[in-house]
Amino acid sequence: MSTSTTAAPLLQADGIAKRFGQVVTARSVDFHVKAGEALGIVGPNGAGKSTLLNLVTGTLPVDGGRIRFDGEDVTRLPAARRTERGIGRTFQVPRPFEGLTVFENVLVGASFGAGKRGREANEQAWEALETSGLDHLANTRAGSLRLLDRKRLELARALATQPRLLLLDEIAGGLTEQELPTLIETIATIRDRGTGVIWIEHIVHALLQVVDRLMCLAQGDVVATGDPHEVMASDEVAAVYLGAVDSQDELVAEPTTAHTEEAQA
Ligand SMILES: Nc1ncnc2c1ncn2[C@@H]1O[C@H](COP(=O)(O)OP(=O)(O)OP(=O)(O)O)[C@@H](O)[C@H]1O
Repeated sequence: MSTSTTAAPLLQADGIAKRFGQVVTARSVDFHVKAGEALGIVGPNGAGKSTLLNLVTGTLPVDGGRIRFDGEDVTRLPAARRTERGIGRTFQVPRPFEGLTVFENVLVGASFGAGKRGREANEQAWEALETSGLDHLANTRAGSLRLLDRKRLELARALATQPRLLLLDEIAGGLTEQELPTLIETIATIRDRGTGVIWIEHIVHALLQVVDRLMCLAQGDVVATGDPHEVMASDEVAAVYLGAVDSQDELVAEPTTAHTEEAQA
């Protein structure tokens, strides 16, 4: 658990708005994260979760609202400048440089993300590899890694930029139940060292083992936010997920109905 949750927010996002044509991915979203705190984000597919991360990193511009990082207004700051300030991220689909070794991949993060050179970049890359539990595979070609190690590499590449805020986009996706505990432990360690973490994840039980607060998004609106277990138990969140299940059921139900009518005819 975080030890510094009474501190001022590291990241403060107010009234964040974003739309793609008719699709509203953020209506007026407020959230914050403190140093040493982990915020989880859940919500059905298409809720706007990844887009929200892209707005925080600066990969996409906001349509409205304000983002402050460590007291500075970064709303209009280019993505590279935000990385330099200490906002790092992993991507939903890891895309390492397949032909480079694991170490070389992480060195790229230390060099271009954190702006380190020479020995300092090397040390930073090693530290990121050790934290991610990937140091034993430093000389392996990234293209030959299994999924868990690709995820670890994704994490190490982000850590090599020395983030004070780490954004994780479905880092546990696709992993087996046996593979989850070490990854969960690693994320908790990073948080406990004082890094702010925002973690988007569909594997809710993994999320609940780490996050201090949870926010549920649906169609660009915050449905609930607060204590993780209370949020997951709330009627509002149940309705959102039930809605998603209902619409899937409808899709499944159509052919069944048609089949029954056919049989009766
Ligand atoms: N660059 C873009 N251009 C147009 N529409 C986009 C773009 N990025 C996202 N969208 C749309 O915005 C909506 C929200 O997408 P987003 O990826 O943020 O959702 P999500 O909550 O992360 O979903 P998932 O859990 O499936 O990853 C979707 O309808 C998506 O198609």
